[in-house]
Amino acid sequence: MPSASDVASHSTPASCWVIIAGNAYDVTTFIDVHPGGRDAIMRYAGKDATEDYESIHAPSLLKDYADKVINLGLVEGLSFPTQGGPTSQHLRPGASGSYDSPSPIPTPGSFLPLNACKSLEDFERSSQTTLSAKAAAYFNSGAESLSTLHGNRKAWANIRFCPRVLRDVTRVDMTCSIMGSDSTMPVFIAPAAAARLAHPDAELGFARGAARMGVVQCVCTYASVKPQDIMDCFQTDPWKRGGALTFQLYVPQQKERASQLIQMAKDAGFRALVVTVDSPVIGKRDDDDRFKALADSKVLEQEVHRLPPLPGQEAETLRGVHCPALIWDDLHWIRAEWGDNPIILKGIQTAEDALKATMFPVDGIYLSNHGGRQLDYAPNAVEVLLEIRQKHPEVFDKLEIYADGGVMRGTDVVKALCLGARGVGLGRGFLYPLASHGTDGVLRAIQILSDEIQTTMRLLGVTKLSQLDGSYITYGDGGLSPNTKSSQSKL
Ligand code: HEM
Ligand SMILES: Cc1cc2nc3c(=O)[nH]c(=O)nc-3n(C[C@H](O)[C@H](O)[C@H](O)COP(=O)(O)O)c2cc1C
Repeated sequence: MPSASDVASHSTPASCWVIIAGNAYDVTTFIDVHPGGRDAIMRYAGKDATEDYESIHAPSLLKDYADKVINLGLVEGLSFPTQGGPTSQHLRPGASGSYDSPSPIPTPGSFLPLNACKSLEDFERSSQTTLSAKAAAYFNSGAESLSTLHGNRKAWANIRFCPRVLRDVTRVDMTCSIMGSDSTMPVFIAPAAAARLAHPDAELGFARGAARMGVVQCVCTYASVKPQDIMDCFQTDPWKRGGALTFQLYVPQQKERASQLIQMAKDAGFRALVVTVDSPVIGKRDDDDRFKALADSKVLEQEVHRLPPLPGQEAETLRGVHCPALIWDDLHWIRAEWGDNPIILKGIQTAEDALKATMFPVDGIYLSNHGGRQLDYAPNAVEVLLEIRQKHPEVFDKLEIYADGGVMRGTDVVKALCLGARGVGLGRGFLYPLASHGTDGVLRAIQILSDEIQTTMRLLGVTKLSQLDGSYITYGDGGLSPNTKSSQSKL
């Protein structure tokens, strides 16, 4: 049985041990292949990494990597925290971190009680007082100059409505099908990693929201709760009234791991596979990287004499988490492994790729620039929807089209539908309510969006989603090209 001082004596890259949940692990051969980067582990070399590890990773992950992360057994005389409990990472209302929020978008405000949160922006401001400094850096950050991050929000504001009056709008129906499952509204919870960083309810808060409000949640590869536990929580929720869970797949560097993930998702009963294709490498997020660098200053002191890799030769390790060799033809084996349930490609960013997707065995595409976190100056979903309408309108009839990025209001959702999207995902729009109020925040956020979408529909003079088309909006000075909204569905 190793002691804490045994662990402390293994604190260099040549021999690195860490403690997680009371067990010592030898991670020496894992440091250089750790998907979250070398420094993330070296920060805890010889120390207890439980709090940071559990805020980001599902506990089962360590077993999956047993060949590289070697369990040396329980550490002598150590009492350890239970996974899932609140930690100092989750600062309570009013106790904001000492590090200023790096992204200019969220303005730190005061903590707002649940009943005072009237919009998703209220949750956003409130959450900046409850997020730890580390979590704020992770959730708020975007790629490089933040141009795409800011552009996402502005894009929706550039669209104006053309409302019709004197129509009977007593009853409004928002029900629809999202990725093959019934949904009470055209909104779903986008995949966002490491939700435990936001709140101890983590992805379970989203699962309860999906089950109780009848919407779809997309669970991500890097969920901080085991996917099977999220599914169990969803299915056994005592207040469940509908909803469905889909699984977001990042194809890992070793493709065989993708097969294991697909099999797990099938066995657990996820209804659709959302394959993220915009991340052959992780985007360069300066605010997040800077925050980590400040936390890593001790690690850097130890390694200051190492020469940086030669330009061009760092490619294998630089930002490498996913399979950079994934190509269109891989969709055939992914389809063969997954079976007949819907496959959606997440991260399509041009009309050209939207058209190409119609030639592969997928059911839908999901227009997304990853919340401005991947390629800086990437187009936003509004621009891509307009480009598809202009260049390849037939795509709307062949594939279901989903969209996300900067959506914070029901009006944004309705605008996306007028442009031809079937449903709209929210990443931060649900992360912030979770961070601010846990499960209750997620429920309230869904309720707010429902109210906003119905109000917008009534004020536009429509009562069914199928009535929304290009005639209800204008974009810029030129107006829109003729309505080409999908008339038939593949799902
Ligand atoms: C062995 C103990 C481990 C420790 C101490 C550890 C620690 C960390 C920390 C602190 C981060 C946050 C990044 C940062 O702040 O710089 C991180 C990120 C990450 N870790 Fe680990 N980790 C461990 C094992 C694993 C394993 C087995 C995997 C398997 C896939 C993994 C996958 C990831 C990924 C994908 C991220 C990036 C998450 C994101 O940015 O979305 N880690 N890790
Ligand atoms: C903190 C955070 C983590 C994310 N993690 C993932 C992920 O693991 N997989 C993925 O496909 N997309 C991920 N995304 C992107 C979201 O699925 C979605 O595309 C994006 O958040 C939409 O933009 P919005 O945050 O402005 O709504 C993440 C986004 C955020 C903000």
